[in-house]
Amino acid sequence: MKIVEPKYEILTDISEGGIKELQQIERVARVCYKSEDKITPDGESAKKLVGFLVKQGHEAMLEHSQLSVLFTCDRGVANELVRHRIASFAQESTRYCNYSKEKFEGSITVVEPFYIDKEQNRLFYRKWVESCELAEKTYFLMLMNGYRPEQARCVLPLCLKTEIVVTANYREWRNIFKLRTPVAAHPQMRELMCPLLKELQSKIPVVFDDIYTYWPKDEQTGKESVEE
Ligand SMILES: NC(=O)C1=CN([C@@H]2O[C@H](COP(=O)(O)OP(=O)(O)OC[C@H]3O[C@@H](n4cnc5c(N)ncnc54)[C@H](OP(=O)(O)O)[C@@H]3O)[C@@H](O)[C@H]2O)C=CC1
Ligand SMILES: Nc1nc(=O)c2c([nH]1)NC[C@@H]1CN(c3ccc(C(=O)N[C@@H](CCC(=O)O)C(=O)O)cc3)CN21
Ligand SMILES: O=c1ccn([C@H]2C[C@H](O)[C@@H](COP(=O)(O)O)O2)c(=O)[nH]1
Repeated sequence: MKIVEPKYEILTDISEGGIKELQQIERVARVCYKSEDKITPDGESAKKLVGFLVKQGHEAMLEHSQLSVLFTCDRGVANELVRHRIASFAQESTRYCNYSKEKFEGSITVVEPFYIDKEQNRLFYRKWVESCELAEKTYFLMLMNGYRPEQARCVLPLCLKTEIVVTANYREWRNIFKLRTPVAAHPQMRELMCPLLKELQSKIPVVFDDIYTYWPKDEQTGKESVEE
């Protein structure tokens, strides 16, 4: 059995300073007011206009964009991600993947819950590992006895690793971040979404700047923090 940490990868190329992405939105938005003459090639006019649109709540213009992110997370987190209806998804399948095959090195992969501290909570960490190992053993036993992967999967845990690509426009990503970064969201959802938000804020100006979170000041995790 393999134990991994969750992670994300931004699949969409983002231009230097995020300027091309903003200019695309600017080009579209300026059609409304026929203000194309105000476009400056350095991207400054785009930053200003997109900043204005976000501030005023005219988010329809942000829909003229696309961003794909590949998440490696557990099945519980993935089940929450797929509730976002304006996004598109592609997900690793427990029906079509047979984890006993060589491609998977004959083992299942689970995502480590960061809140069970390996050192300070050894007992529960060991119990978590043992229960995953039992699930894996039963899964392989079922496969060996003629059950198909789509049937044997019934014993696999929610912490089973999955990969899921989420593609959405910036407006929907803003909605996702607003729902998935606050303290009320699931800690393992925040573990991915807070650093992703932070990275996007550093790569694409203006679009996500007004969304902030206090992570991990709520003591859910000891990792990096994001502030207002
Ligand atoms: N239980 C919990 O604690 C939490 C649950 N969730 C779940 O995650 C899911 C995703 O969140 P959600 O904000 O809905 O995001 P979505 O990404 O699915 O939708 C974004 C927005 O698009 C609009 N929209 C989407 N589909 C429709 C439709 N069929 N008809 C009309 N308008 C639509 C709504 O806008 P508008 O609001 O302007 O109408 C909605 O807020 C929800 O189902 C929610 O229950 C999310 C966070 C926490
Ligand atoms: N309810 C609502 N009201 C709006 O005004 C509005 C929406 N929704 N949805 C999105 C559109 C797009 N909008 C805008 C607003 C300004 C410019 C714009 O080009 N502004 C120029 C100045 C224009 C001029 O030459 O006077 C700028 O450089 O800021 C473009 C699109 C406003 N929009
Ligand atoms: O924070 C949440 C809580 C629930 N959901 C959605 C995801 C599922 O469709 C159901 C139940 O999910 P649980 O994670 O088992 O609570 O409700 C969500 O999207 N976000």
